[in-house]
Amino acid sequence: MEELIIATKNKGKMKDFKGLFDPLGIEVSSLLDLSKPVDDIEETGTTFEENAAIKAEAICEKFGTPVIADDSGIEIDALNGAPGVYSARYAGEDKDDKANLGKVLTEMQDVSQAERTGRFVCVLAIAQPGQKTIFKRGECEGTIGFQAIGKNGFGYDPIFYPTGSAKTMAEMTPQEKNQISHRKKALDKIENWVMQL
Ligand SMILES: O=c1[nH]c(=O)c2ncn([C@@H]3O[C@H](COP(=O)(O)OP(=O)(O)OP(=O)(O)O)[C@@H](O)[C@H]3O)c2[nH]1
Ligand SMILES: [Mg+2]
Repeated sequence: MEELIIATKNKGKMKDFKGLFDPLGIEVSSLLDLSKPVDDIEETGTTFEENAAIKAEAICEKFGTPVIADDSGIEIDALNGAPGVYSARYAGEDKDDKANLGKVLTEMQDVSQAERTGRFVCVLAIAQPGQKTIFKRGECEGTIGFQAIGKNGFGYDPIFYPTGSAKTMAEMTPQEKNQISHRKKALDKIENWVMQL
């Protein structure tokens, strides 16, 4: 397999995936790279697995090829696991990364350092014509900062300190993020499958 469709329209995720698949010699296309425009897929699930399946299966059916979808988000313990599956739309349907992160910082302003734990979660769904969808999960534990720091990455990266790191994920280089991220951990679990394509 030289080219694989990732059922996403998120440019930040896609940048991560390009860096992760490059060493495997696999070229990946997002839904924004395809010649035919693809309608937005409604994410009606309440779990990462359900939403990842909805995206992967819809695109697999449309194109008749194997497809990977990523459903991901940040779970914050002091917010009882929110934003979770609603991470992209936490501050509203227009999916504004800055507004989402601002909402979290406001909700967390009185939470002490010790209570600021959380994790990034990534569930990858692999859909193949005529086969059962496969799921793999990767998690990256860390703490939530008091302010946004760093220009790299996307989403909540500027407020997330992976455990053991003095830098936020947005201060890391793309290569550094891709060594430890939730996306990398999930992808490691499907590498054998991907190489067989
Ligand atoms: O700082 C971050 N670094 C990451 O590495 C990361 N991974 C996920 N997220 C957050 O979780 C949402 C996913 O929601 P999501 O899986 O529905 O994707 P999405 O709607 O953005 O795009 P699509 O793939 O569905 O087209 C994203 O928008 C982000 O807010 C991240 N934030
Ligand atoms: Mg989405």
